Amino acid sequence: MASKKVESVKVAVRCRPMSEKEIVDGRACIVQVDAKRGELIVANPKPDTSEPPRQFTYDNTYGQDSAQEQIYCDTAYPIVQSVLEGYNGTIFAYGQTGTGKTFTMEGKEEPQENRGIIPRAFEQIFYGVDQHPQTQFLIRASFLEIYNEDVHDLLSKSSKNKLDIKESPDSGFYVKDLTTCVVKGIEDMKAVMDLGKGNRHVGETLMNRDSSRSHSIFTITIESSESDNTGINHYKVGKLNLVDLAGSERQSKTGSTGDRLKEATNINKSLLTLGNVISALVDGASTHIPYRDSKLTKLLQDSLGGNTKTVMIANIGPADWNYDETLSTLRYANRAKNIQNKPKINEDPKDAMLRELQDEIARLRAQLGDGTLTAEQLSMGGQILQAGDPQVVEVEKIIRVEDKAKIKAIEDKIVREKEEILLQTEEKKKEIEAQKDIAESEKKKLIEELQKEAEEQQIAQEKQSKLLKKLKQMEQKVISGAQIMEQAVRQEQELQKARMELEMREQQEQQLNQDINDRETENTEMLNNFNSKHEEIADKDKKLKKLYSKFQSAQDEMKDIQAEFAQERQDLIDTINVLKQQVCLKNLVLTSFIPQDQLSLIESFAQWNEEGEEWILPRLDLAGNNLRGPGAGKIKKKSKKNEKEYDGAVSQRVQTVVQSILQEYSEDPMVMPIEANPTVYFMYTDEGAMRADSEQSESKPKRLKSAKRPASGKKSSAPKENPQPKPEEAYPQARGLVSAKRR
Ligand SMILES: Nc1ncnc2c1ncn2[C@@H]1O[C@H](COP(=O)(O)OP(=O)(O)OP(=O)(O)O)[C@@H](O)[C@H]1O
Repeated sequence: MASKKVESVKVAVRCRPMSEKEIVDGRACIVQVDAKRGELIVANPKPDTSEPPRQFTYDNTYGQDSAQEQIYCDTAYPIVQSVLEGYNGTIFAYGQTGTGKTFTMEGKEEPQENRGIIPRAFEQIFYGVDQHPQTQFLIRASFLEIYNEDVHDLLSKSSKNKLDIKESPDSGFYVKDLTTCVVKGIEDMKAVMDLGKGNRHVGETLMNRDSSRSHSIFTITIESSESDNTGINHYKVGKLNLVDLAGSERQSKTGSTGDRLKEATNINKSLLTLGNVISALVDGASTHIPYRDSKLTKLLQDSLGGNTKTVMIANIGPADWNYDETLSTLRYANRAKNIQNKPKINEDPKDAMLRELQDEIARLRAQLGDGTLTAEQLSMGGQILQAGDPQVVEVEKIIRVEDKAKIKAIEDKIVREKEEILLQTEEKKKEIEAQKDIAESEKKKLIEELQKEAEEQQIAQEKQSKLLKKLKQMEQKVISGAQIMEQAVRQEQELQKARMELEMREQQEQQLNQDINDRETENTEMLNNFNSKHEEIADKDKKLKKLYSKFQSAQDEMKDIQAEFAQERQDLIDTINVLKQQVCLKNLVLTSFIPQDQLSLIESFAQWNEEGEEWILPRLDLAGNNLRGPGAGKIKKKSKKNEKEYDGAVSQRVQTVVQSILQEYSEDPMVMPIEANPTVYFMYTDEGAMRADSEQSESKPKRLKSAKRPASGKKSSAPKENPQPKPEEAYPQARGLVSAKRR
């Protein structure tokens, strides 16, 4: 039975050690961790403050000398185990840049004990697979990055491309066209991880990105099937999200423009939305949870308030200079503790890929049988099996194939049969040729028929070989425990150690619980033993003091939250101001270079795309200079002769394309009426706006007197007055821009 118990998001806080620089700079350590009690105390480093230290309690807390193994056993181990059982699980690291999120999630390869959650999860998964030799598994991995509110596929060669997030009624939000790799062992998983990290690095260098400003999500999907007593297969699908979030510190927008501003605003947007989602979830009164406000929260919807087992690891630094950010992270983590999820096992999902694969394998096996197909099957075999090929991206690798000997026998048989067909054909040919009582024309006809028959048989043989190849590929994707024995043996010892550690901790926990119970009993006894008013008063006084200190810390908390809101408000005002400046600049460019009537036309055609959160112009590829082909804007650099030739070619191409498009789309109301100005040509050169109309098209375009150099974004460089448009020009609103009528 699938569990539907409500369970809270588990929150662990980890404080990294002082960095070398912090030690050299003589920074004070302001964080104290009591791992046994899951407590953490932060002192205010401001010299003139009377504020008492802040105390927080979480499911787990880890100090500066905490071990990666310990953190894995406490936080990730139970989640990964659940994913193997068919639950969804999410582990995410949150915190300021440089506090150890990546160290916690990935760790270091050497020394071994510094390996983080991700490599340890790989080991646990394949160890888990090995423990179930009767179960078949299909394990897939995907890796994506959210940067600047754009989703990039880190396993794709074109990781620069942005992917769309779509919504399906069954599985919620998902990334369309995301690469998914089938993995069969730890080495495959590592290869996938390294490929993604490499692509992330390339993106960083090529596109001037900073990985601490992007969120990465590594997802492992584990499908398993087990047959019951009656031979019916039952499927389960567990999904593990391993999330390394962008640095949570406030992004400064001061002085940012263009891409950098967009980046700063979007990073805040994702994390702000994550915070808003958390707040809305824990605030009983909220009916709307703003998942749709950012890509990150769309993809993590199930992990926050959904059917997933979730662990948040908040990372902080110990030094005094991080005080504000540390408090902010701790408050964030405190709120997350109250999120309630309802994890459930995903049983027999409709879209289980493993089922499709197994069906396909069974079908291929039935087709191949013991290697012989009927003549009818042979003649149509290929076509039968083309349909329903599951969409799995394959990882190239060499792996063990089940039924190796059987498949080899079939392969040999196919080769043998091929040779026999050739031999028989030759023999029959000779027989026909030797027959003296048949006319030459008849002999020729018979030989032709014989050859045709032989060719058909060969085609059928080839189809059979293809079937065999396909069967091999299908079987390679499905793994069962026994196949990865070697790797498992290597890791068994280590996992054994981890399990022992876990058992030890469980014992410790039991001991602690026992202690608590004992103390509670003691307390009750003590209470019962109150025999004087004096003691009662003293006790009440103690309780009052306790309550008062709670009241004070609640007040402090309130002050902090108010200060945080004020800061966020100021941030938003800053963003609005910078965006306003950007809008003014864009308006200046638009009114200076796009004629008003064209601008209105474009605006009337523009449509807001909810999914992509951007304006789009339908069929933009059919409009304006796009029709003129590549290089249209580079005319200035060509010689007069080349220009003429180029113009002729372009004009001819434009006419052909325009005509064909007009014909094709004449009935379509969404197509921009490009025929209105098919020869309009806009130019802007290094020297400023250029006139290049029909009268001047033979000569080098000249800069308009009134045209200014382009505005660089600084207020001082914007043109101060409108140049006078020429009366004959169709674009009276455009400044510094004229149409060029070219034929
Ligand atoms: N618990 C730890 N023990 C030892 N070293 C640590 C620990 N945590 C972090 N470090 C070290 O601190 C540095 C910063 O850590 P890391 O890169 O993991 O931070 P981050 O939060 O992921 O930063 P970013 O947001 O920039 O990705 C690294 O050199 C890392 O090795």
